[in-house]
Parts: sequence; C-alpha cells; structure tokens
Amino acid sequence: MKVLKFGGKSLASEHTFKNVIQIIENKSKESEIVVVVSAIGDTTDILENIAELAKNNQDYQSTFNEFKERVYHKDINLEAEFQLLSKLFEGVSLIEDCTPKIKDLILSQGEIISSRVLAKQLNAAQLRSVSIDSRDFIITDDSFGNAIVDESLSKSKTQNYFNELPLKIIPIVTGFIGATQKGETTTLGRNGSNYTAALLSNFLKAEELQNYTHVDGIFTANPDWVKNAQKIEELHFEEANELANFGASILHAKTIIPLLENSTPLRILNTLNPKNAGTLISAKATDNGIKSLSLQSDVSLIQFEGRGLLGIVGVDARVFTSLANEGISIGVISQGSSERGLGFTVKQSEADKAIKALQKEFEKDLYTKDVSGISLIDDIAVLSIIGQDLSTFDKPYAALVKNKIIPILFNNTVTGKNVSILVRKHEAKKALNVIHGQIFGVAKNINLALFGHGLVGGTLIDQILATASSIEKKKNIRLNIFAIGNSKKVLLNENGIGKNWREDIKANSENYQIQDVIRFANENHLENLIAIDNTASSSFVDNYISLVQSGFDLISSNKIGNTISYSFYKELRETLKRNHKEYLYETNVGAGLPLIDTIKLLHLSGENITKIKGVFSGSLSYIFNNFSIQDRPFSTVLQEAIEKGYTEPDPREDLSGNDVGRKLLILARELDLKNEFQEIKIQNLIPEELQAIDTPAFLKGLDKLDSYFEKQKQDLVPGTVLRYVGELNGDLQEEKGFLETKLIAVPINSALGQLKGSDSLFEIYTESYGDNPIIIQGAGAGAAVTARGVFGDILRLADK
Ligand SMILES: NC(=O)C1=CN([C@@H]2O[C@H](COP(=O)(O)OP(=O)(O)OC[C@H]3O[C@@H](n4cnc5c(N)ncnc54)[C@H](OP(=O)(O)O)[C@@H]3O)[C@@H](O)[C@H]2O)C=CC1
Ligand SMILES: N[C@@H](CC=O)C(=O)O
Repeated sequence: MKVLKFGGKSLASEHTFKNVIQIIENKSKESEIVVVVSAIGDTTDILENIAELAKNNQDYQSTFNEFKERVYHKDINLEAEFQLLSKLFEGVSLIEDCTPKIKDLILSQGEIISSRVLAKQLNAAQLRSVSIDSRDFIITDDSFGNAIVDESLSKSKTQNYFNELPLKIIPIVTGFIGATQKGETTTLGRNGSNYTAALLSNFLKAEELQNYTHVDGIFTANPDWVKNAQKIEELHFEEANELANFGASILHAKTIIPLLENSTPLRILNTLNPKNAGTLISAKATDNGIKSLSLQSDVSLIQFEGRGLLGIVGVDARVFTSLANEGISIGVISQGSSERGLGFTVKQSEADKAIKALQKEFEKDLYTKDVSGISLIDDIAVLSIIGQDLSTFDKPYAALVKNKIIPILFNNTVTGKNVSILVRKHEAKKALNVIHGQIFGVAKNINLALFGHGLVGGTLIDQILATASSIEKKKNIRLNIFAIGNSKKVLLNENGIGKNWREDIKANSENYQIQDVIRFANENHLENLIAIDNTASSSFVDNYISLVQSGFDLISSNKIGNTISYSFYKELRETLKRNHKEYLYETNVGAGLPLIDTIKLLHLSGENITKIKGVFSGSLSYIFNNFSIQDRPFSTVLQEAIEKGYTEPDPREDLSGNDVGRKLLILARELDLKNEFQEIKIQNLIPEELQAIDTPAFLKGLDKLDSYFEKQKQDLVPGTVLRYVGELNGDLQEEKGFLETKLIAVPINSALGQLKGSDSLFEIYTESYGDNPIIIQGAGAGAAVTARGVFGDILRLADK
C-alpha cells in the first residue's frame, strides 16, 4: 500500500486537479492507495483572513460569500460545512475574539472540504472513493494550533478504522487536523498535512509515502534563485532531516520522524510532472553526503557588546533567558574568546521585541556602561551549506570574497557538517549562486561585460558565442555576455546576449554611463564579473577603477590603461590588490602571442632581462615586409593592412611609432621599470602636415604618404629592406630603462629581413641566456588572433 499526499498547490486549479485525478487513477491500478490532502489552494489563508475580519468587526461576509462561490464548491453539497463556518464567524464577530480552539475548528473545514471535493470528483471519474475525516483516528492533546499527537492511541484507532473500510475504495483523508479525546478539533501546526501522511504511512505500514508537490524534488538550492540548481536523486533520512532543519520548505523534521520506525521511504514528486522520479528519501546510504544550500532571509542580527563582560559568569544565560521569556528563538550564535561581544540572529519580525527585552534585562549594565551597546542589523540572510565542513570551505569562502561579498559572520556546527554564513539580504542571491557554482562542480557562471564591438570586440563576441557550449561541457564554465557597449550605447541582458547581437544592438541598446552597467550587474545579482575593454579609448580607461571597486576583474586589448602615467599604473594595481581582482592584457604586446606571460614569469623567477628588441608592430611588419620588395605605392599597402584589421582604429597610431612605443613601455613596466611614455625615443613616420588632421581626412589622403616612403626605399643600400623596430634596454638595478623605436634598414637575409606577413618578432635577452636570446615570433596583429588572445585571458580568469 502507498500513501499519496497532495498539497494545496496541487489542488489549486482545474488543470492541477485533473493531474491529481490522473495520478490517483494510475497509482490505484498499481497498488492499494490512501490519499491525504491539504486544503485547496489558499483556503487556509482565506479562512484565517475571514476570521480576522470577523474578529475586528470588519465586513467578513463578502469575503466569505466569495469563498463559498468558488468554482470547485459548486457541484457538491457543502451546506453543513458552510453553515458551521457561518456560525463560527458570527460568533467570532460577536465576541470579537478568535480563540485557538475556534480557529482550529474554522481551519479544519478547509481540509474537510478538500477531501470531499476530491472524493466527489474521483467518483464522477468512476474511481470509487470516500472522504475520510482524520479526526476519527488522529488523537491529540489540546494544544490548539499545534497539537501533539498521541501516537500509540492514534495508531490503534487508525488501524481499526482502516480495517473496517471496504476494499477497493480509495480513502481521501483530511491532513492537518485531529481531535482531542473529548472530540474537540485540533490542528497539527506547520506542515501538518505532511505529518498526517507520515503518521498514516507508519501506522498502516505503507511501502512508500509519495508527497506530490509543485516541484520536481529537492534541489541543491532553490531553482528560482539558482538557475543551474540540480535535483538531488536520493537522500538518507538523516540528510533529509538535516535539510529540514535548515529550512528546506518541503521538508519538516516532524514529518520524517514517523517514517523512521518502519524505514518507510518518502518520495517527493511533482503533480505537474508526475513522470519525473523526484527525490527519494530512505534508509539507504548515499555516496557523497548531501550538499545543498538553504537560505533563510528576513533575519536580523543582534550585536550585544560590553567591555565589562569579560570573565563575568552568566551574561549569556541572561541574554538567552530574557529572549526565551519572550518566546523568541535564536538562530546562529557567535561569541569571540574575548567574551566582549555576542552576536546572534533572530527572526526580523521579532527583532524589536528582542531588543526591548535585552534593554530591560540589562538596564543597569547599560547605565554603568558594562554593556556598551545592543544594536540591530536588519535585512540579513543566513545561507547554510549543508554537508560542508571547514576542510574544504576555503573555496566557497574565497569565491565570496572575490565577488566582493564579505560574510558578516560564519559559523560551523561541531557535529554534522554545516556551515552557515550571514550576508546582507541584497547580496544573498549572488552569494547563493557563487557558492553553488563553487561546490557543485556544475557550470560556474562567468558574467562578461564587453566594451568595444568593432573589429576585435566583434570577433571576440562571435568566438565566445560559437564555443560557449563546448567550453561549458569541457570546463564547466558558462560564459554569459550580459553587456555589450560602445562609446554611446549598451545592450543589456542578464540571461546572456545571443547570436543576433548585432541586430539586437540596433533595436534595443540604450545610452549609458558605466554606473548603469554596474547597477545592472548588482540588481541582477550577477557573479564572477569581468569587464573587457576592446576599445582604443583613453576615456574608457577612466572607468577601470570604479569597475574594479565594483567587483569586476579586468581584461583589455586596449593598451592605453597600461601606458598613461606611472601613477595611474600603480593606483590601478593597488586597487586591484585591495579588491582581490585581476587585470589581464596578454594581447597588449604581440596580439595573441604568449609574450607578456613569458616576460612576467622570467622576471618573477629573478631572471635579469637586459634587452628586448625586434619588430613589435604587426601592421608595420606587414607594411614594410611588402612595401620593401614590391613595386607598389605605400598607400596601397597601408590600405591593405587597414583592411586586414592589422592597424589601430587610427593607423597613425602605428605610423607615428606610438603603438610600438606603448608596447615597449608595457614590457618595461612588467620589468618594474618606471618609465613614462614621454621618455620613449620614438621615430614618427608621419609627415607633419598629416599629423594634426582628423582621422577621416587622413584616411582619405593616404597617397600623400607615398613620396616620403618611396624616397626611403630609393635610399636603401641594395640587399637591404626596411623594418620598423623597437628596443628596450634595462637592468634589474635600474629605476628606468632606455626605450627606442625607429625605422631601419636590415639585410634581406637576416632574421628581421626574412619576416613575412604580419609577423612580429621579439628577441628577449637575459643574463642566463646570454647572447642567445629567447625568440618569440608569429602573427603580431589581426582581429582573429587578438580576439583569441583576449578569450585566453577570459578562460584564465574563469579558471581561478
Ligand atoms: N587589431 C589588432 O591586431 C590588435 C588590436 N588591439 C587593440 O584592440 C583594440 C580594439 O581595436 P579594434 O577592434 O581594431 O578597434 P575598432 O575601432 O574596430 O573598435 C573599437 C570599438 O570601441 C568602441 N569604443 C570607442 N570608444 C569607446 C568608449 N569610450 N567606450 C566604449 N566603447 C568605445 C567603438 O565604438 P564606437 O563605434 O562607438 O566608437 C568600437 O566599437 C584597440 O585598443 C587595439 O589597440 C590589440 C592587439 C592587436
Ligand atoms: N596595430 C597593432 C595591433 C596590435 O597591437 C599592430 O600593428 O601591432
């Protein structure tokens, strides 16, 4: 025999009601069943509300009339129940009081009506059934509102009752209600219907209790809050009990205990998705121990502080007793070894009462200042990781801090494995997602805000969208682009921008300031934030500090951030350190080539890098590799380099030597040299009259460059070619290095002379490597390689 329990939500609409009937029909074909029901939908709340109106002498009658008119009350004679309710409400209104005893009698009608309505509909569907009033066999004491069941008496009464029932008839039993030995109606408190179902399962030795809810089972976290929460397939009773203690709303310790006697399995199922196997709770040991996250919000933290408390015995007892006397329950407790302060949580609704009780109890101590403060922090959430001990708590903790969520306090249970963390309520959803991603090997969400969607930025967005799902499979990392912005507008979508982003930007982007993006990320509780700068803008760099302070890691292909003043360079790094954030910019030198990382590692390991020289610019490499040996005007080759995406948005940034200068400076600063940009000796290849005009005008008149460069070519000694090179000379001992860029002639058969396409070539000279430099060579420019390099930086950060 199986016991099937249906909650109020399962009976709340015509659609769910049909499902309930279908489930009962299917299950009754498989085995004998007993059905336990809660009141339909919000009935309990409505009845309570009508009683409250009546008690306060307000118009209760119209709400009561509406209740009676509900559609599922139509085809059944509920005259007796409605008459009783009418009398009870009238009485409550007359005496302006609703005692717990009267309230129980009022509320019990909800379950009675529910069992009658369901039985009626089952019979109409040719499923023989009978409505059964559990007050005939669930016997309780007279603690109205939360009555204690006399289990042994109830057991024998239940068994006798069910032995008398005709076979092949489906009993539809009222949950939640019982009666005293004198026959007075009682209710069983929170989760009362589940408790009734568990008791019946035990008394009748059911093979399984199936609890039909509105969710597919128990999840690793509330799926409304954590998108990738996973259903837990199986739990041991003890684990379920642990979850129940930490606020899993579909479980209550009271409902598990009756199942332990006969080890009756409990299955949590979904009325709307009955084929799903749900979560099975049984005596079977599970492999991994549970891991689940629960969240209690609407909690307040009380801080009790006093310098005169050290060593005084009995202060804690006074705190707790004064609260106990007010019926206030305490949640998480923390006291430091100095004994000067005690922090603990209470329900927010009871916080003021708690403060008053403490102020009264410690009135004298407050006067003498032995107690220096009793303060309250509202809007706290308690996040509990069930199944977690401190041995592996480092990761979730570090992830919280990295996301700028600093727990107000945390607490671990000495027995069992639970860690509770107190955070501000507005941070709770983000905290839940961060920890969930860390401890469940499920995809970790990385939320990306991309600024600049030109050549590099646009290519990067396409690369991410094309590979996101394979990255999720291989690396358990979900890359979510929630913002794409240019110099004016931003497109925002917390669930991720998709393949049609170009059209979407046209239709849906809005003017913005950086604070709008930061606010959007906060309001949507987005975690693991990365801001990516694929602009060439110096004004965008002004946003770096606020982005870092707001919890973003940074990545940039833009070189400006690393090449403005040394003081900004330092300030940014200090801000990053203070905020536990990272800044990666591998593409700043050599596009996708692994140059910066190599230099960083060599330098960090103490290697003295004395010189770095070579062809630093991919575009200038392309231009001079081709122009030197081809009989084509300079402007044609330059136009080709622009079209291939090798140049900066304004190609004068390359031709002026500034871009090479920036690269030299970035490397110099990696070596702890404190150079400024103005100190670089740069050869500018742009004729003066073309230096000050605007970009479109310059791009229109590229042929004005031809005669100057033609002359350079004519002047070449035969067997040599033009190359634009950079050189950095420095030393560990020096404060500054010597940085120079220039156009030179090199033998055509030298390493530099042999360069092809947009290849860059870097020779890194160090003390250990002597005269044989480390050489890094490869494509030094191009949107695809650069975007790949930025992508690499994203994955590096995501892995941390
Ligand atoms: N091409 C290459 O081989 C390499 C390039 N890089 C770097 O990549 C970066 C991007 O280059 P590329 O894609 O060619 O440039 P593009 O000109 O094609 O794109 C630049 C993008 O940045 C946007 N933008 C400009 N100013 C701002 C601002 N203040 N705020 C937000 N967005 C802004 C532009 O938008 P709008 O249309 O509104 O101006 C545009 O979408 C440059 O810094 C470059 O140095 C690095 C290594 C190699
Ligand atoms: N314009 C740059 C692009 C890479 O930084 C170059 O040509 O190297």
